[in-house]
Amino acid sequence: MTLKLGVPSKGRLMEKTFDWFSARGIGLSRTGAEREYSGAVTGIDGMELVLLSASEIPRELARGRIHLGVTGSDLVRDKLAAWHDHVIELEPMGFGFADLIIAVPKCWVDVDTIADLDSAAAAFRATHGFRLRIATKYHRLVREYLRKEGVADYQLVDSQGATEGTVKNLTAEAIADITSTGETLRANHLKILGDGIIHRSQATLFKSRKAQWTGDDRKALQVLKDSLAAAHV
Ligand SMILES: Nc1ncnc2c1ncn2[C@@H]1O[C@H](COP(=O)(O)OP(=O)(O)OP(=O)(O)O)[C@@H](O)[C@H]1O
Ligand SMILES: O=P(O)(O)OC[C@H]1O[C@H](OP(=O)(O)OP(=O)(O)O)[C@H](O)[C@@H]1O
Repeated sequence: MTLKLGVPSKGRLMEKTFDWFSARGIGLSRTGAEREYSGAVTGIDGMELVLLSASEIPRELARGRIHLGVTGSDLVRDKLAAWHDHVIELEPMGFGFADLIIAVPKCWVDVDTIADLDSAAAAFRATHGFRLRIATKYHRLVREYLRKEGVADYQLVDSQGATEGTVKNLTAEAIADITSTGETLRANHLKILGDGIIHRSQATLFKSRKAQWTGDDRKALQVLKDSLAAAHV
C-alpha cells in the first residue's frame, strides 16, 4: 500500500497544486498521453498521485479511498455533511481563492442585505404565488447559511454552470455562486448582498480520517509534513 494523494486533474487548481508541492521539494506530474489521468511523484517515497475532479476529492477522502487530497475548502463543506468527522484541514495553500456569495439583480434597489432578501422573499411569494428561486450548485452551504440567517421563503434551483445567467433567463431571481474577480457578476447585472458572503474558499490540503493508515503511510506523511515545515515560501 502507498499513501494516496488526490489532486485536481486539470486547469488552474492542478497547475498551482503542482507548483505548490514543487516549491516544497516534492515533484508531482502528469504522465502518459495528454488525456491520460496518471501521475508520478518524486522527492518522497511511498506516495502515489491520484488525479481526480476537484469536486470528487471530498467524497474520495470521506470514503477513505485517498489519504490526502487537495481541493477547495468550499467543496469539502458543500459535499460532506459534518465534514469535520471525515477530514482534517492540514494546510491552506494560498491559491484558488473564491468567495461563495449571494447576489441579486442590481436593479433591486431595496435589497442590499440578507434581511432585505428575507422581506423581498415574503413579498415575492405573496405576489407570485411561488417561492423566490435561488440558483446554485452549493446546496448544502446555501441552505445552512439561510437557515442560520432565518430566511425560509425561498427555493433552490439547481444550476451546475453559467449560474449568473439564470436570472436573465428567468429561471431564478437570485443566485449563490463563487466569485473571484467579480467580472461575471458585473457582466450579468448582479450585486452581492452586503452580508451575503457564505464562505471564503481557497485550495486546501486535507487529510482523511477514514482512510486506513499503515505504518509506511504514516512515515510518508511525516516526511511530507517535515518538507512542508522546512519550506520557507
Ligand atoms: N474563478 C474560479 N472559477 C471556478 N472555480 C474557482 C475559481 N477560483 C477558485 N475556484 C475553485 O476551484 C474549485 C472548482 O474547481 P473545478 O472547476 O476544477 O472543479 P470541478 O467542479 O471538479 O470541475 P469539473 O466538474 O469541470 O471537473 C472550487 O473549489 C472553487 O472554489
Ligand atoms: O468572479 P469571476 O472571476 O468572474 O469568476 C466567477 C465565475 O467563475 C466560475 O465559473 P467557471 O468559469 O468555472 O464556469 P461555470 O459557470 O461552468 O462554473 C464561477 O462559477 C463564476 O461563474
